[in-house]
Amino acid sequence: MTDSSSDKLIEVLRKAVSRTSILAEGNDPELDSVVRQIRQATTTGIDAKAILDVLNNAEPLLIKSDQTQMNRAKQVRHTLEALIDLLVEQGSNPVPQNEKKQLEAQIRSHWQSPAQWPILLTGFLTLVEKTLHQASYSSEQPKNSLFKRLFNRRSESEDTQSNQDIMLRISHTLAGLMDNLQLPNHYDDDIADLVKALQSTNDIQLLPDLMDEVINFVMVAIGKTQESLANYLTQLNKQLASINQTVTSSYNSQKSLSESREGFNNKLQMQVNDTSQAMQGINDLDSLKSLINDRLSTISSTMSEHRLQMQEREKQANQSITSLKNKVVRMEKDSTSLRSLLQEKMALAMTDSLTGLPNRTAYQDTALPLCKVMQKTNKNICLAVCDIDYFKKVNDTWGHLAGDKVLRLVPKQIRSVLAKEDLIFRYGGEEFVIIFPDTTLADATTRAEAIRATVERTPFNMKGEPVSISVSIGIAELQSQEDPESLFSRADKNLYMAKESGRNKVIANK
Ligand SMILES: Nc1nc2c(ncn2[C@@H]2O[C@H](COP(=O)(O)OP(=O)(O)OP(=O)(O)O)[C@@H](O)[C@H]2O)c(=O)[nH]1
Repeated sequence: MTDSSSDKLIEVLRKAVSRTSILAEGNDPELDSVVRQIRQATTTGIDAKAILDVLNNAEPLLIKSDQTQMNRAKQVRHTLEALIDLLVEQGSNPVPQNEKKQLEAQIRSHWQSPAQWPILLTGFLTLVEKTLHQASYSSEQPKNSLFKRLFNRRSESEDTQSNQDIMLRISHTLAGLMDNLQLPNHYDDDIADLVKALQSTNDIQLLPDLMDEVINFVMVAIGKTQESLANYLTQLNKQLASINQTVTSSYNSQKSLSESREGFNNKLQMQVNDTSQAMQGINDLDSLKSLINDRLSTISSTMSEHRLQMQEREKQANQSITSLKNKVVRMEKDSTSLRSLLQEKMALAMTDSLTGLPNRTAYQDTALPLCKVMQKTNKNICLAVCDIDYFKKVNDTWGHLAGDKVLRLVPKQIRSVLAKEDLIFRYGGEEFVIIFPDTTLADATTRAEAIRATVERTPFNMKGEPVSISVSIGIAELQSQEDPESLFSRADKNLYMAKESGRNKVIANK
């Protein structure tokens, strides 16, 4: 391997590894340490074939792991939402509204984060507990485990038929979640047992233990995602170790080449010395002629033997340089596709999958810099929070799919009246945030009023029937020195007032 090819290869590999490590870092401390080891390994040397193989293997693994995680996250979110709906439907105990809204907001914010799933499930259990024991709930109760509290404060009279019904439906919903967790095969029997237990019980006393089991399995499922990434990185690390070996052996073969050149020089020198010594004992011309012929042919055969050896080595070196060049080209391509995969992943993380709109993360990334620029350049900027009215009723009456359809159509209506500089985000659930850059409060209010009127006029078709949908909107204008959180909170308060004053309203103030 020549120095320049080696340098180039090391450079490309460094890039590829550092890009790959962006995907892996921050997932878990163990992975971070593997990534650090990989970086150390790349400082000493590389074998292109090995790294190419491992990068090729990595790509489908990363894509698959991403898709699996997204599907699982959606399933967890739908399960949690269905569980809350079931709790509301049981009717005999009112669900505490504040806690319910808080949990729904947590679900909307964290459903894509596996580490939060157990917390969300536990949050649901807390809601069940508060719903079923609202009357007897007291902060003086000993702070036993959540499940114990749920257990112990249950009185006979509470063991109502409706509790049993709701338990039955909760069990079925949880069983659906378990079916979709995609755990390793050796968990099959345990999962089957748990699903069976869930489906065959209508005893609310068993909910805490069963829920505990479900949370454990959710944790295992999260671990599995990390595990596949960790496997990939461990493999990459092994390959890099073997790469070091290859470079060392390439160095050794170079060393043997220079040793053989030195051997050739010595041999030649010895033959010349021999010849000159032999010549000293000769005094007739014919003997001298024959000695010289003899020695010349020995020297010439040594030289051609050496030339052949050198040609063979040169051929091998050329072949290995060509193959190395090809590998470098392929690795460059590979690292480009890895980079675009990373860009796709980042775009995906910023996009709401249902509506295709930028999501809450994108909003958070955009709001602060945009507000700062507007404040610096003394321009107005307004923010509107827009919420679909009685959206739960749409879901309840027409089903979640119809609800999803409304969620896709409403932003299209909103877009149709916005200026092209205006930005719209799906903030969560049925809530959208609109930013009006370089716009006065009066103009933003006019546009918001146009949004309200357009949505109100649009007949949404549900299973052949036209259904009216409306939105409520709260607007606020950014003050000098104000931060985006405070702007949002003022707009949100106006939204609350719009809802309180009957919905299908726009409320704006300074
Ligand atoms: N179909 C569907 N429903 C969703 C989605 N995200 C949130 N929801 C539902 O949206 C509903 C929001 O209900 P609420 O917060 O009670 O609000 P609302 O019924 O619109 O009532 P107001 O806002 O007070 O007018 C809940 O039932 C959620 O389950 C989604 O992505 N798809």
